Amino acid sequence: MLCLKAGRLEGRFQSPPSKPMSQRYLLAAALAEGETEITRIEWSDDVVATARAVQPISSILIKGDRAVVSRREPDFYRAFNVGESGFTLRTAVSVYAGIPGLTAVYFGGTLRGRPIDELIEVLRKLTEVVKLPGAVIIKGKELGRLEVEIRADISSQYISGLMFLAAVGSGGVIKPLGERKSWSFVEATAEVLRAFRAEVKLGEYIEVGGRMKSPGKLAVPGDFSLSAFLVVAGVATGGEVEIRGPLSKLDEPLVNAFKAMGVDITTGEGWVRAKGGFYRGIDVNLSDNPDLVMPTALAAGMVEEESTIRGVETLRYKESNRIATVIDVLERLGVQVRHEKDAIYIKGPPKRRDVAFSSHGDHRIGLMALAASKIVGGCVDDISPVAKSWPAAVLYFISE
Ligand SMILES: O=C(O)C1=C[C@@H](OP(=O)(O)O)[C@@H](O)[C@H](O)C1
Ligand SMILES: C=C(OP(=O)(O)O)C(=O)O
Repeated sequence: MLCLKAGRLEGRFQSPPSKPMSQRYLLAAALAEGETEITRIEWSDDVVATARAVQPISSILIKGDRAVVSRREPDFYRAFNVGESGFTLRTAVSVYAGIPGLTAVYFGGTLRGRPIDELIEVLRKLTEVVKLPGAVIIKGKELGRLEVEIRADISSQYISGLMFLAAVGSGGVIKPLGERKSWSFVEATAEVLRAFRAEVKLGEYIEVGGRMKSPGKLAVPGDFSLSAFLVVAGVATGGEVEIRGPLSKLDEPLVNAFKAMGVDITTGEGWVRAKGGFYRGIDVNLSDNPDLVMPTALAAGMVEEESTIRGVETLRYKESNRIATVIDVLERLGVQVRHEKDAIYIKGPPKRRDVAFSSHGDHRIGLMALAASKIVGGCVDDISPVAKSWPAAVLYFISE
C-alpha cells in the first residue's frame, strides 16, 4: 500500500515516451528493410513485450533508451510471452500468420479476459490458428494479397494487426465492420506504416500496399495520456506543472479538454505547461481516444458543474472494466457520478479526505488513484500495475 499526503504538486517533469508509438516503431522496424534507430524508449512491461515479440524476426541492440533494430531471417520456431499487452498480442498473432514458421504467443493476467476471438476467427480463414487458455498457436505462411473484414467496434488493435499483416506481405484491403472505436490508434498505425514507406489509404476500406523500408531514425514522442495525471494533480492542488517531451497527436484532445475546463494550459516545442484550476464542466466524446477518459474523468471530478464523457463503451474491455473502476475512484472521492448508455456523468468537487483507493490491477486506474491521493490524501492498495506503461510515475508522486 502506498500512501500520499494531500498537498501541492508542482515542478517540471519528464513525460514518459508514448507506449503506443514505441510499440509501433519497434514492430515496423522489425519488419522493414534496413536498420532503424529508435530513441526515447522507456522499457515498460508492454514495450518489453513488443521487443520480445519481434526478437524472432529481428536483431535488437539496446543502449539505454535507444534501440537499433533490423530485420533478419525469421526463426522457424518462435515462442514468446506478451504478458498483459493487448497491442502486442493482437498485432503479433496477425503478423506471424504471414511469416512461414510456427509461433506460440503466450499471454496472461488481465489479458486472459480481454477480447481476441473475433480476430482469431478472421485469421483462421487465412491459416491454421489454435487458441488455448493463455496461448495462441499460429502456423504462418506466405499469404498473398489480403482481403478481410473485421469488427471495428471492439478493439482497433484487430485492425492495426491486420494492417501490419498486409504490410508484411503483398498488401491488401481491410473492411472495418460496424462503429469505428479507438480510431485515433488506427490513424497512428497508418502514420507509422507511412513513415516506413508503406502506402496506406483510410476510407470506407483500408488499403495497404508496398513493402516497408526503414526511415533511419525515429524519436518517440511523449505520452500525455499518462503524464496528464501529474497535470491534474498539479492544477487541482494549485501548482504549476511543466511536462517535458513532444506531444503525440494521439493526446491532443486532452489538451483541448483541459482548456475547455478553464485550465491555463500552453504547449510548445517539446513541452506542456499548466496552471490555474478546473472551473467548467465539459461535454466530450472520447470514443476515438479511450485512454484519455481516466485523466479527463478525474479532472471533471474537481468541477462543480456537471461534465459528460461520451463514447466510453469499449472501456469495459481494458485491463479492468474501466467504466466500473473509473466510477469507483470518483465515488471514493465523494464525487457524484453515474453511467448511462454510452456516457459517464460527473459532478464534483471531491467531498472526502484520506481515502483508500484500489488500482484494480490496472495501470491507468493506479495512476488515477495516485493523482487522486495527492489531491485529497490517501492510499493506493497496489501500485505495481503502473509498470505496464510508466514504471517511474510513482517516483514523481512520492518525491514531491
Ligand atoms: O493500438 C493501441 O496502441 C491502443 C489502442 C486502444 O485499444 P483498443 O483499440 O482496444 O480500444 C488503447 O486503448 C490502447 O491503450 C492502445
Ligand atoms: C489498454 C491498454 O493497452 P493494451 O490494449 O495494449 O493492453 C492501455 O494501455 O490502457
